[in-house]
Amino acid sequence: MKPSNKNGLPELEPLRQAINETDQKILALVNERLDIARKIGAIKQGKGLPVVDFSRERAVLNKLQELNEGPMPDETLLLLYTEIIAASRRIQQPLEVGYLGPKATFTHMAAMKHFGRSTNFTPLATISDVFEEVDKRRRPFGVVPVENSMEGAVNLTLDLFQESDVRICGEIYLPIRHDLLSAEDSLDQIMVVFSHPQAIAQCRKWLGKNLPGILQNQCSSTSEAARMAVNTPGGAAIASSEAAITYELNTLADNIQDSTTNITRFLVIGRDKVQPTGRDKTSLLFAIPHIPGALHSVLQPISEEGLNMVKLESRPSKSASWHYLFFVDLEGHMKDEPVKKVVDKMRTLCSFVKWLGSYPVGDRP
Ligand SMILES: C=C(O[C@@H]1C=C(C(=O)O)C=C[C@H]1O)C(=O)O
Repeated sequence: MKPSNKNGLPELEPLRQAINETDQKILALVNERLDIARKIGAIKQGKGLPVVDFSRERAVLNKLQELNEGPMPDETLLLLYTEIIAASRRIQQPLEVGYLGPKATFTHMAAMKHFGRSTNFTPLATISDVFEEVDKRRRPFGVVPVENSMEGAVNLTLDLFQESDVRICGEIYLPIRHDLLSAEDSLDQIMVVFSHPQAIAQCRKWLGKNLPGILQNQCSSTSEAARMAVNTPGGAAIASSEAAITYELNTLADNIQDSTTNITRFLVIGRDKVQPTGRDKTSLLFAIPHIPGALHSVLQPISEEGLNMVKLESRPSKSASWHYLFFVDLEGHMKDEPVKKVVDKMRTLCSFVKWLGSYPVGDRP
């Protein structure tokens, strides 16, 4: 008699056997990779070099994407390899990353997307706390939100760069998708909806259609809303899919935001410089003298060098009323000749120029 598996489909047997053998090879290879990473770690430690090298990580991911002929989608490749790289760092030294908490916020999700889950994440109460932890060398990296495609800049993050000496070493784009979570099983049991005011505003149409007239209760974060939903009979929260897992809530509806183009950009802050990857961005902060045409003359070298300016934002200066600071993002790395030239020129024209960092361009959803 032919061997049969639990489904009684004998033709699956050889294929399942082939999968078992493939898995054993994958397992052996991943462990081999970790052993190599451990050796690299020992050399880096001997030379006093940091464990994390974002430029090298990017090169590894780019090479694999280039080699990938499918059927594995690039998105899956990135997810798998982000975890393999996280494990390759962890075997050298556990990595400590602080983020704007609480747990299961979108900043937490962005941090996990970038660093992989095999990283030690600590939720911190405020954006200032994240900057301070990195500034005071209590943690090598932090993750903070910097702008949202619908709401604009996160001013506090921009302002903190005026005072802090942290360096930007990465950017993360995350689509903001809201779910309706509850300890109840169905929508008709819901009597109150909790969430952050911005999340409630972003789901206004869905709420009007599906939960008209229901009490809305504002919370300090979407995670706090999830916590309220756990403890309130008839309560539901608008929160992330991660919050459903963390707070063990049912997802009564997913993707309930009115716009499908709501994306938040986050920054990874640290203290080390990131080497060029070939697709980088440089962030600068500058102040200009109060004379006619000053901003124009500062920006002119950017176009003269053929550089792409991908962002320009102004903020009031903390030290003088009615004076402004400008944040500019350019395509390219500080080590690229055109960027260096532009910055040198800016230094002659501005009252102050601060290099906030050069880092790999993040993958846009
Ligand atoms: C293994 C290394 O350490 C870390 C892990 C990497 C990886 O898993 O490929 C790459 C760079 C470092 O962040 C290395 O420096 O090569």
